[in-house]
Amino acid sequence: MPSAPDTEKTRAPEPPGSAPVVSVRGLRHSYGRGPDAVTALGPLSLEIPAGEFLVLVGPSGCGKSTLLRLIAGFEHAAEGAVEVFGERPEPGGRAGIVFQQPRLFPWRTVGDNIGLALAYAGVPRSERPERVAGLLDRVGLAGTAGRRVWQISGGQQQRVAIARALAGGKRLLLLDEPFAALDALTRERLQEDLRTMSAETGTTAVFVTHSVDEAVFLGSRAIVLTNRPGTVALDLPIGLPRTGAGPDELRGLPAYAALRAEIGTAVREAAG
Ligand SMILES: Nc1ncnc2c1ncn2[C@@H]1O[C@H](COP(=O)(O)OP(=O)(O)OP(=O)(O)O)[C@@H](O)[C@H]1O
Repeated sequence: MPSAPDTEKTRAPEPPGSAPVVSVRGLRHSYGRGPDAVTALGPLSLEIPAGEFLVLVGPSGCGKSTLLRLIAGFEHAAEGAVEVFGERPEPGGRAGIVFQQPRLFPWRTVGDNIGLALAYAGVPRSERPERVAGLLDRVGLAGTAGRRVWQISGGQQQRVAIARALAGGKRLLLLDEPFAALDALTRERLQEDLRTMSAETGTTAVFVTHSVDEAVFLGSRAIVLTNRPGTVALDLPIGLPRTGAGPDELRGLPAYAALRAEIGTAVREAAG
């Protein structure tokens, strides 16, 4: 995702040692009540410092999306606490969210879709075109603001969804299997661009995936959750270079293969 004169891009990363962006303490979450209650998650505690790209991996139904929804403020846990930037999270708050489907307004233009998020974030109308252009440039879609959503590909739509999630200077991105519905080549390109963009801007991210390779490629840290109710089975720093190495070079590193093996084993064990 190429560079742009975008105020949201050029901001400095949070200084190391500052308060965690996300703090989860003693969390438990259930759906339903009484004999039909399903305990989805917990007990679970973790902290996500500024600039971390945390990838959540684990067997189907272990509670990955539930954890993301709790961090987004879509759900509130009965037990324990979640804080985002030191506050109880609320929908539409300080996190930008990207789902598996882009969920754009198809009849509107690309620029309007992002402009709506900027309006919601309180950006004055006069500033929006420039901000839209900057955000689109950041996700590799410069010059597409006037196109209708139905005129662009699924991969491009997901890029717009990422730009929209970043609109308004959001410093935390929550992504729930955002590339799962894309073809392999598009998925690889978006992975590479998201990796570069997050490293350049210091954006903190929580990314849910089923793919061990995606976890190693994208993450600065991976957490594997156990089978439901999800608890932390493995919490592993990835430690691969975040900048300066191309995708082939990264995937060729012995450490890359070792991380894939370690996380893959943990996921298989967690699945039971
Ligand atoms: N709204 C709901 N009502 C009742 N049970 C739910 C609800 N949402 C999720 N669950 C249950 O909670 C558990 C965790 O679900 P969640 O979607 O968080 O898992 P996941 O790890 O994201 O799964 P997947 O990888 O398959 O997307 C599952 O057993 C699921 O069936």
